[in-house]
Amino acid sequence: MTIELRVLRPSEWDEWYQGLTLAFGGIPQSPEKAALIREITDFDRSLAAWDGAECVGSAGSFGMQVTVPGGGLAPMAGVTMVSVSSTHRRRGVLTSMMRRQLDDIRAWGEPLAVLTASEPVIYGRFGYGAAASLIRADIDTARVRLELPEGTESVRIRKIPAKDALAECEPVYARQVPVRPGMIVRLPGWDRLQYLDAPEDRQGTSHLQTVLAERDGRTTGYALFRIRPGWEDAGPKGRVEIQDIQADDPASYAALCRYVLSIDLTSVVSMSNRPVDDPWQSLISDIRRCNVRVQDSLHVRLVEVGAALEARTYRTPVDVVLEVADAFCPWNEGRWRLTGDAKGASCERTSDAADLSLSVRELGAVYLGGSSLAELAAAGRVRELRRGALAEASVAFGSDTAPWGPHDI
Ligand SMILES: CC(=O)SCCNC(=O)CCNC(=O)[C@H](O)C(C)(C)COP(=O)(O)OP(=O)(O)OC[C@H]1O[C@@H](n2cnc3c(N)ncnc32)[C@H](O)[C@@H]1OP(=O)(O)O
Repeated sequence: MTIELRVLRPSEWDEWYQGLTLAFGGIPQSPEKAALIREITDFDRSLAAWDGAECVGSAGSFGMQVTVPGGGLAPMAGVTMVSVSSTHRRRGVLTSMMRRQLDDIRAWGEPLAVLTASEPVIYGRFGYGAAASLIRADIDTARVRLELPEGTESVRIRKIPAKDALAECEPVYARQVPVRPGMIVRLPGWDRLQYLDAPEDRQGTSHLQTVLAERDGRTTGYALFRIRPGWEDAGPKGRVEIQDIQADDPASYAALCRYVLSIDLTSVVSMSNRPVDDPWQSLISDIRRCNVRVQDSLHVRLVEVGAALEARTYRTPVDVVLEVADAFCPWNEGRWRLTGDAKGASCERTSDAADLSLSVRELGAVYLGGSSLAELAAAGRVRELRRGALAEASVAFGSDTAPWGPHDI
């Protein structure tokens, strides 16, 4: 079998996209969603694998910017649209696409690659580390109370029509981007994707609904959700399925939570993707009634170790020599001296003795401050070679705010 890998041509998009959707189960895609995905596809950064005239693999990426610890933005490749035909699986097609893609990303000068994985087991072998978690929850609204912060009463909640949602909500989202590591600046088109409300995304629920939080006539937050109606003999049992909640301040956030927890004919608020430190958990009277589950969210790959470690800041001063292993991208291998603090950092090659030894995957896992070096050392994945270096670096790499990606890349 000879597989040819090449950059996607516009005339090949239909077949390429059909293969991609089939690999994810083949749910029919609405014309409006397919048209938008086509519009945002970055053809120069999209790869197609061909077995003769048949497209058997896809992998795309987008040139994006991500918030890193310290609040700055770093260039990243947002990796997505990865699939291999079920007739060609486990023959190395994905590996060849990952090889080509990481070489390209390096050539484009992007120090990081970031993705959300269909299965977390897939990408570790290519040097990606699980860098952020998300929580899912089902809040039993009859069994919990909210402890509301001062100022909640001065927030007004207002429903708005779908056509106004993007214009009202995106400025709130943009203000939240610098607040949390992992938040991604939405490219044109990616914003429209959030409000598209395609039929295949509803699956038995209502249309996407939007409410705004307002204070003194200004928009200070929003909630996007769908209602899944449900009935039992004992009465209504609908669910409020949250797509996103963002707010500028605690009172606006609490007012939005109060609203979604009190919609008539519903008894559960279901959250499928929230940060692990999402504040509703501190407002609620009984966390056991919320069935909170944790799952991996963003996976990060340092494409250029030096540039990536210089692109973020460090919570406390740090001066460590890292011995990095990277079998898939050997240009990263060797010793790097990282010096930095809350203002900035430098990371250069060195021949000095190493303080910590780890693979690029562990560096990816701690990059956004979601996992700690100490936690990975306890699992035997980081080795301390100079006494004290682990504690010093572990604290420095941390983040006060948990990293999180608000939606799939
Ligand atoms: C960022 C995103 O887009 S995530 C979406 C990923 N896509 C999907 O999940 C769609 C459905 N799945 C697929 O299309 C394919 O199974 C893929 C893309 C996950 C894997 O493609 P393949 O061409 O089969 O992978 P390839 O043959 O290169 O495998 C490389 C290695 O990864 C392993 N591997 C690949 N996929 C999986 C998996 N799902 N579970 C466990 N191991 C896997 C292989 O066993 C192989 O291991 P080895 O090197 O030790 O032999």
